[in-house]
Amino acid sequence: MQKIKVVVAGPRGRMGREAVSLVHHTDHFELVAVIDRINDGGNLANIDGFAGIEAPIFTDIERCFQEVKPDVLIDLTTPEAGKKHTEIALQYGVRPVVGTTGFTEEDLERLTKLAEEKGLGAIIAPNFAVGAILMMKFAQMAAKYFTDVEIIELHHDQKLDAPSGTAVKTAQLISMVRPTKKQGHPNEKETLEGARGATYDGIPIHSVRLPGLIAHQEVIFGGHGQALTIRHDSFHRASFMSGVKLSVETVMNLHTLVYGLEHIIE
Ligand SMILES: NC(=O)c1ccc[n+]([C@@H]2O[C@H](COP(=O)([O-])OP(=O)(O)OC[C@H]3O[C@@H](n4cnc5c(N)ncnc54)[C@H](O)[C@@H]3O)[C@@H](O)[C@H]2O)c1
Ligand SMILES: O=C(O)C1=N[C@H](C(=O)O)CCC1
Repeated sequence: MQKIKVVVAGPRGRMGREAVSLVHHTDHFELVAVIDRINDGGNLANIDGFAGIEAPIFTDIERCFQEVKPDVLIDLTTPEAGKKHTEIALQYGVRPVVGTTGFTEEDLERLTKLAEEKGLGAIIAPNFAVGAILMMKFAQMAAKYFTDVEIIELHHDQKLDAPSGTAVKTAQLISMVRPTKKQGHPNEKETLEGARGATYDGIPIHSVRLPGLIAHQEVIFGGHGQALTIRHDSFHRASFMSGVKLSVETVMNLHTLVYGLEHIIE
């Protein structure tokens, strides 16, 4: 079987380190290069924590794609870099698998159009953890029966974007099955701005940022005399890696952009 040639962008980050290890330890994947902000021309094997993992380092993504011609880019960087990398990957015929969050609906529309023009697969997934995908699916099921819902997402305090991509995705899935409604008392007033959170299609989203956390979310539904809470916790970033592996394998056979792992996990 031919190996899938993979480039990882953001290899020294918390997620990037896990992804490099995943690619290195998967027989049918080959780590052909990494994109970093520093160490251009160096080799990953010489960086702390990567002993024995050989891969050239590029700071210029276009030069990387021209020289190593990878099949797939795994992007785990920042919202700004992730959007740029995804677009460049598609321009160069490289299939992006993007875990980076902070993409807007306009970004997704533009990138979907580009993927379709190029006839290339792309996967952008705000959460690669199978438990988080199930949480979102269960929340969508529950929303048919409970129309009042609030989302509390909790992440580590180094996270750049709020609300989390997962919270927005959850709200999108819920709003597909419930009519738009204004929740809470019609005359409610915030005496401290932001007390009721952000809203997506009338669904309040509350973002907690604390050291010690990784990635957690509660979707709370309220009904007459009852409440239903659906909660998922990622206690380690290894929780995301089976989803990354599945995405790299799947993106090779796609010809459009898929947003969310719920579309590829049966
Ligand atoms: N989809 C998921 O399941 C999932 C899970 C966890 C995190 N995330 C997302 O993944 C992203 C990374 O998270 P993290 O916790 O690893 O962050 P991090 O800050 O630990 O790592 C980001 C890395 O990207 C690098 N980087 C920034 N700009 C770059 C550029 N232009 N070129 C190359 N590298 C660049 C930084 O140097 C850093 O090493 C975030 O957007 C986060 O929200 C997604
Ligand atoms: O660590 C992060 O940052 C995470 N972000 C994702 C999001 O924004 O939904 C979820 C997983 C962890």
